[in-house]
Amino acid sequence: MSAINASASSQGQKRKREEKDVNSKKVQSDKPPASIYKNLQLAEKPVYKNLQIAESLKAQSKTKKARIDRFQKTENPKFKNLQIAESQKTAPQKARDDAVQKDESQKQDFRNNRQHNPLAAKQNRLLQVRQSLPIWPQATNIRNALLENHVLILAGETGSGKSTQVPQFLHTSAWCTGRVAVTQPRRVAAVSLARRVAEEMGTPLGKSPQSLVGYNVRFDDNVGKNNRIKFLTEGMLLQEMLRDPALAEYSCVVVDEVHERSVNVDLLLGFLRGLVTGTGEAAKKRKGKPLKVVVMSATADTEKLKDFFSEGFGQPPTVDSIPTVNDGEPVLDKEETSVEKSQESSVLSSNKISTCFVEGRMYPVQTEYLSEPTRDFSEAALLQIFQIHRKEPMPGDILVFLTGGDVITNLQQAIEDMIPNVITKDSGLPKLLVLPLYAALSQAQQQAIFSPAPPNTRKVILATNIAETSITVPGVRFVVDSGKAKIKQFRNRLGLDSLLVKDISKSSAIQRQGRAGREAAGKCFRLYTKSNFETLEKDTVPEILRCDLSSAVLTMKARGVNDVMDFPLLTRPSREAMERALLQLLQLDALNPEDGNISDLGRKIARLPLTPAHGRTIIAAADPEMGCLLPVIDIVACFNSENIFVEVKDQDANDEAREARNKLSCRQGDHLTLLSAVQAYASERTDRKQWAKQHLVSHRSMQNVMDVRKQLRAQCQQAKLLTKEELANADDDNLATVSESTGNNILKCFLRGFPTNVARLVPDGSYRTIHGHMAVAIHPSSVLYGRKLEAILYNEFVYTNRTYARSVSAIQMNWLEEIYSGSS
Ligand SMILES: Nc1ncnc2c1ncn2[C@@H]1O[C@H](COP(=O)(O)OP(=O)(O)OP(=O)(O)O)[C@@H](O)[C@H]1O
Repeated sequence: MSAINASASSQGQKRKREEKDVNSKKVQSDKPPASIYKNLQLAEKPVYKNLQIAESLKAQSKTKKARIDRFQKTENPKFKNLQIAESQKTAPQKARDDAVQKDESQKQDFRNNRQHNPLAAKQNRLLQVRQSLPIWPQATNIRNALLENHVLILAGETGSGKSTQVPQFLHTSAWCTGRVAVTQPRRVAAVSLARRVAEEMGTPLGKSPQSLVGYNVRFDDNVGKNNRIKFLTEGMLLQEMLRDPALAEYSCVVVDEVHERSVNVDLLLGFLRGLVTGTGEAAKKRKGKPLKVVVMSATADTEKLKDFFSEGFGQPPTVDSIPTVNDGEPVLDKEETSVEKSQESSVLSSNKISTCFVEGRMYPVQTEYLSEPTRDFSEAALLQIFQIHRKEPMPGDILVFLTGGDVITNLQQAIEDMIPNVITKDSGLPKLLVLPLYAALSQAQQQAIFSPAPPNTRKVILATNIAETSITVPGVRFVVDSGKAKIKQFRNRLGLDSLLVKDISKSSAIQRQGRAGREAAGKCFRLYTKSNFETLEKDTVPEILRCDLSSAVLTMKARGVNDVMDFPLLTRPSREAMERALLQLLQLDALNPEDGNISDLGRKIARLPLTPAHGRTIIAAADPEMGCLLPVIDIVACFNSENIFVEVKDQDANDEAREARNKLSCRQGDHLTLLSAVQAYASERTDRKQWAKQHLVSHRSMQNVMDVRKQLRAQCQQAKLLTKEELANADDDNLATVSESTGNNILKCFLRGFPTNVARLVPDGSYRTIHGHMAVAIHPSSVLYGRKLEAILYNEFVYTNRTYARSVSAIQMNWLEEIYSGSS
């Protein structure tokens, strides 16, 4: 109830704001269309405002001249009278008439432009939505906060407008001569926000010269040279720091959804603290050009963040808070320039940190709980979806939060099986369209959720927590929250990360609820009881405390941090965990054993968008002695996508599956089986979809694998691991057979990347890991299931009723000696 009341009061505030905004809307809508500013990026920022004015005047005088020319051509008698009248006017009268005419022609220009330029028309429509967002009246405060300070910590309710508006408020500030980077924890959010902000700014998205907004996510770089705002994942910004540790192309970095506390966000905050406080070598490379940092979230621990940055400035916290209520409009660019210019020097000398809280969300969300706990959240979700479909009006799409790809696929099947029984002709119910959303899907598949449903159809999106933050899925009014998520957890004894299904935190539950109520009032159905909710942890444990740190340590080392124990981190992992990561990197030859600094090989690994283990595998395969880079890329692409083999439960289909699978399977194990499937699919020229169906392979996953493969090949070429000629000769028709020796080399390369992922057969007929001596069985999905082999190499562990090794291949123990004797 209290959430609803809070929202209702914010509705009142919203109405007041709307009334207040009427005038500003007029001002804004009469501005020249965005197309006029297309060369904006070429000009220096302070010139921007003059440029706008100059451009609009130029446009007006051109129109006026064209009109007079037209009159002259048609010898319109009115024109002659006009000429006479013009010459007889007094100077002030003439100036007034000129002004009226200018205004008229400007309005006409704008109307014409709007008709011919759908981007400008949409921009104009969206302006009204923007002006009604709770954050809109805070624009001036937010801008001013960063005039004086280096850091702004901004908290605001979900849907208040942080992600879409803050970058737009900032990029026109006088200090903002470079770009604004906005980081997101996930690709799907980075891409969809970039698209939305481009629409709001009335420009195309990405590489077009007119585009002001782009994005850069793993395996997809869509950034144009004139972009002012760039959305990117935290991982991609860290990658950019390899090339440019000073982040010289940016004037501002907005770190969004900081509460998620991924390892990458923690590392990023550490590096950004160094840059804003001017400590370290990288900061000097900015040559005095200021960098502003905005840290945003709906649910972050702002006190902790403040202390973290204050400590970086080497002084006790000096915090200026921005009041939550503000009666100012966003300052116009022209006015702002002069204010900013006069204060620029104090900006550079000030070390203060500002905080801002934006109150109010767009629409209320009513939350409902189960009266009793459920044992099976998938079953409960199924019932809830159909209940919403029967009872709740259209339009109203449903977003369901589940744990992973497997659960989503099963629930999708269950819904589709139930549809013919529930949605009959007599029922009069609309159709249902089920769409999955999880990390391993390709970008195109992920973005499909944003397309509107066909007429008389309700969309049901089955998602993991990748839809939890930042995104607005148009049409969604109902959220169903299972209360569970797969969470990465490091297993000490195994020395490996694994994904475990766990309860979410309160903070996650609030984020999930926040996906409803973005375009209209919404409802959130929590598939747990109210008292369950009360027992949830406040926040999710930061990833840095629960995962393998080898990637993180390599990230630091590659960016010049030699003493990783001393690196500023919001939460410090245990010394033991750091040491374990250092040891692992030493085993991969990523560090020099003499001084622990990064080695040349380590630098190469760090440039690849992969884990150190997969990176090391790729480097080993590029060694001419091994000569198997292309096939290794294919297998790594599979490990970086969802399972390519369709899981079939039905017994008959299992036989069929086995038969089809047998055609592809290799006796050495799953790595080479994946390879043969990828290569057979790639060499299929007639109908890949049909081929996939016949072989019980997922066409969707394979498309994704092809995508990742292409990107990895390009990246290897960039890293000079692969020549242009080798790539040109990589004809899929010639790849179909892999000799035994090439097969062995491929497995040796994986062994180089995963030297501890090995188990050997012991006398009692079971397998024991060489690291930790743990009992492990080959997973039933493996082509080696039930086989007794000297030793096995595996890609990962899964836990069900026992510990299984998944993606397994047969190896010889003497290969390990070969590897440790220093080859490849
Ligand atoms: N793709 C979109 N389609 C329709 N409306 C959108 C879209 N993106 C944003 N909006 C509108 O803009 C509002 C603000 O979105 P924004 O992502 O900026 O909020 P936020 O404060 O960052 O939210 P969160 O903390 O949940 O990420 C949304 O509530 C919605 O009304």
